[in-house]
Amino acid sequence: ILGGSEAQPHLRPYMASLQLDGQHVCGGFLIAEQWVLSAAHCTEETDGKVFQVLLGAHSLTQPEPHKRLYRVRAQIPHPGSNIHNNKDDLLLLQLEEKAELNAHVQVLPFQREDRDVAADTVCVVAGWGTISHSGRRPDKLQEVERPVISRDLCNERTRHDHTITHKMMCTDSRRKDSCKGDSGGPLVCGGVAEGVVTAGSRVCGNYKKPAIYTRIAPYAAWIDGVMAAAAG
Ligand SMILES: CC(C)CC(=O)Nc1cccc(-c2cccc(CN)c2)c1
Repeated sequence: ILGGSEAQPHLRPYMASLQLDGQHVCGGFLIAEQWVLSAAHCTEETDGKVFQVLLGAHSLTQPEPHKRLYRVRAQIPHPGSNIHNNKDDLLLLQLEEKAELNAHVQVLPFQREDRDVAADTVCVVAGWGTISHSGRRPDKLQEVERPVISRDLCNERTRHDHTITHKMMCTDSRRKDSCKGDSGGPLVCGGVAEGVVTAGSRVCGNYKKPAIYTRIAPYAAWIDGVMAAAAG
């Protein structure tokens, strides 16, 4: 997160850190007791390894009550996701067991009504992604408020040049922005997850490259289907 600030500890108890060998790779969030939603492109550099999911954390390194690392039983990328574009950039992770819910570990509801969030709506994005252009990584969860911008503005030739589909949304990225390692985290508007951070042009803090999020509502049926099928 560029230009943000340290989050209030455990006020975002749905936040997950997707880790490999104890290293934070991407964000995610708890959508059900045994399920975390994140971004498919986070598996790009994992060489087939399976993530572990850290829940209940504020600091990535310090011992904290209710902080716990969960094994992942299954990682399910959306079938339409691919490395060439940001389409269908969602990843569902089934935890080995149900997460123990408490003050520090809670589910975040996601938007199920497929209607665009109005431009200028101020939403919040949080994560343990880089906090400087030099790539400095934070120990504690960061957050930043960002206004939604219209798809038409985001699709202008000098911005994302008509690549933003109706299943994506954008926020202004002037100075304050999501960045590397924030992928997979939720864009929260009015207490509901409306989008999932995607890397987009892999540029941060440049107003000519607004932040891109995968809208969740268009994928509600896919999410429900995967969870129902795995429940058996
Ligand atoms: C395997 C993955 C971690 C590779 C990856 O995602 N790289 C990467 C590099 C630079 C910026 C970003 C990035 C992420 C989220 C939002 C934004 C821009 N708002 C950029 C992402």
